[in-house]
Amino acid sequence: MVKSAVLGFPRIGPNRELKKVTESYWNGKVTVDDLFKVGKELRAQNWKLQKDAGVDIIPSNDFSYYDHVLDLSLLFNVIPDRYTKYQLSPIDTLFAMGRGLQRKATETEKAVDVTALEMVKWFDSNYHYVRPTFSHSTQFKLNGQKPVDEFLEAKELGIQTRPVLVGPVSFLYLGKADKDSLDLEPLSLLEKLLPLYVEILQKLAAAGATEVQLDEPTLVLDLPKEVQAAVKTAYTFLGNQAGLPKITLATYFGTVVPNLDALKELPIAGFHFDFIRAAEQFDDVASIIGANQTLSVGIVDGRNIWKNDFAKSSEFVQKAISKLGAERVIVATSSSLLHTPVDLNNENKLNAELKNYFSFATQKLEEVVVIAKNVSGQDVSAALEANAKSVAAKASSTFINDPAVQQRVASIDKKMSTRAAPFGERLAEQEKAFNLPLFPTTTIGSFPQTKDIRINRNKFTKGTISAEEYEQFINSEIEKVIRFQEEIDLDVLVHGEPERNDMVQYFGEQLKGYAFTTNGWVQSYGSRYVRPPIIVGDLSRPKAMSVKESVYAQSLTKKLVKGMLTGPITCLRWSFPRVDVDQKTQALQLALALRDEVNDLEAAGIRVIQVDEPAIREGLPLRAGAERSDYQQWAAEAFRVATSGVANKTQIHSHFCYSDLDPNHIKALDADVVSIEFSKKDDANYIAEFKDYPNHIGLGLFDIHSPRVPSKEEFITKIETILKTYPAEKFWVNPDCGLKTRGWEETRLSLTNMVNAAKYFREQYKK
Ligand code: MET
Ligand SMILES: [Zn+2]
Repeated sequence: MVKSAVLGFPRIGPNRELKKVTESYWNGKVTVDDLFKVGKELRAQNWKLQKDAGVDIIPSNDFSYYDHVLDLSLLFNVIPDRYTKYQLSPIDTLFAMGRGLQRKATETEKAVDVTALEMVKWFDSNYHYVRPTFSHSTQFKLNGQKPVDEFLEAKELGIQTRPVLVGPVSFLYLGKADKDSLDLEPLSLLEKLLPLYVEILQKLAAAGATEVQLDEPTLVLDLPKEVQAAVKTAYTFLGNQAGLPKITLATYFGTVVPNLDALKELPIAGFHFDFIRAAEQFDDVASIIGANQTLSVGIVDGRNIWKNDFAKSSEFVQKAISKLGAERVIVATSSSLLHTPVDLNNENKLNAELKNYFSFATQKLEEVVVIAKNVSGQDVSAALEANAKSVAAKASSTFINDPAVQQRVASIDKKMSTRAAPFGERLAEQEKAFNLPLFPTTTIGSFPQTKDIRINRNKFTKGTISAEEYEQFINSEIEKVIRFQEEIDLDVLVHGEPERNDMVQYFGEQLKGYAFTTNGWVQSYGSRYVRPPIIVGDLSRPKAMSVKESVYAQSLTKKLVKGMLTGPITCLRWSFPRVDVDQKTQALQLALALRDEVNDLEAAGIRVIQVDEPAIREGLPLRAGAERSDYQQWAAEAFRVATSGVANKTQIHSHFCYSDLDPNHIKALDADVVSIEFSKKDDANYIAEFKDYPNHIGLGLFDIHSPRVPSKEEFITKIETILKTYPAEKFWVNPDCGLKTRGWEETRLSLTNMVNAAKYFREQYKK
């Protein structure tokens, strides 16, 4: 009998129970016992769900109150002194490391003021983990025994689980040295760390665990030799310890083939590989499976929401069975299901036809079970038949296919993706038309999204105010933002985006080819969840999406108002994409829809148009090579298709944040002006990388994530530093990103200081 396995299940609860209780705990509204009670209920619920679905190998320790990588830092006592010194409880230490803590002194407690550890994207997903942060003073030791406790909790419910932990090499390699120990190489700590893995695995064995899953997703990256060697060292060491649970080493999100040598002849029980993302690795990885080792076949997509094709998947698993025999093959999710929404049955508004094509985490449990049964020769004909019908219906669905869009994509040519003249000529025309001062000031688009805005949006969605009333409200907000910007004397104004709930969803809702969930939440970090829209079919724009607001804003002022759109790559990356066509095609479809919008804005008199691409960096394939260079090529092409339909004198801006950006990558977009998140980087090498960037550029001068107000002098110092490398003629003055999460008061103060700093430099540079 072939077994089924799940690598991890969403921890947030079907109705975001975890978010609600953690935030209440942070606000002091519930006690720590209330918090733990909900956590315990969620874990029990998830295990039972999996057990009832018939899953054979059910994970434990996939639960976390914040982030499972952070849990491991706590477990191994990788806690910088700045957190331990307050002697907080373990859970409060966890939260302080995850999100920082600022607390005034009370009669019983000391004041606390500590910032969060660095948080970064988990590979190419939109999940963020908290970076393990090591220093010379790190004292490895076991701090509690969370994996054991949770294993026992499940056992008490009569459910045998397979505990999952991030493996030692990934834990170190994904971490970093703390500020006080910059010369420390985290990987050099492997020898000290391994005994702790042994200790916790021994405890698990003593508690009754027979197997564990150790996640080593770093194996899908381009790894230096020493990291490959560390994998060999670590698993040879762990595998040779007597009395530990059987170890399955799990990798996901790509191919391990370039690192395969590190996996050969390891004394462990088996491997898990992701065949959704890298089916082509099958022959290579199968060849290193030892005579007694198991192969867990990741064939149910942990990263997307499309229903599995049982016939195709079964065929794939059969290949493994004929090579290794049924008893050594496991049918599994490709990765943890953490990246998918919890339950499709919570969607009441979704179109029934579309619903029939989707599968969320709960549905994916049935999928691994059915495939496992099918390849074991059990009768699952009813499930197979229903599945085959749904697969066939999708292939010919009118929701999916739009021949007109397909033709239009096929007709994209070089001319469509190239501006009429090179940057120099465009700039001359723009300068003549705009007459902007040196050091022009602008913002990135959004202004504070006040409670009032959210209340009115909700009223409109619920139908308690009419479309006219809502439009009037939005217009009054736009007017407020325009007057404000005039008053503080910014040069290029924006309308403030009050009408937008989210920069992708707002456009997605107006495009044909998109579907939306009401409850399809996915954890992004801590208690922040997102609800990615789903690209279901060929994408097109039935009518203008943003023209009305921009035109209204421009009608209120003589200054330039910048139109504001979300770019094709960002729309794609922050959605669940289709899997029946490639991402390039979807990006180009979005690009064409946006091209129409850009052209309409221009025709309506908008002379500066910004197309935001904050997600362009995260789309970069994890490994160097053809796929990565292809991506760079088509991502840039999509942007240019969207923005090249305008006249030379129309100025195209773009904006990037959240990323370590390579200037060479954005050169190919050929935007006239780009703004880049910079306030947290602030290092001379990074500025130097932009030295030869040909077009104009604004390095974000203040952090919009913080309410802190930088003084005029601080802005001046910052600008001076950049001017050492970067010429004044190319210099734009702007914040890091949009101001939607800020309050009005700090926005007014910060922007006023920023504008005054720009004016100071204008005086300095007067001829
Ligand atoms: C994450 S990038 C955000 C850009 C958008 N125009 C804004 O100002 O909010
Ligand atoms: Zn941004």
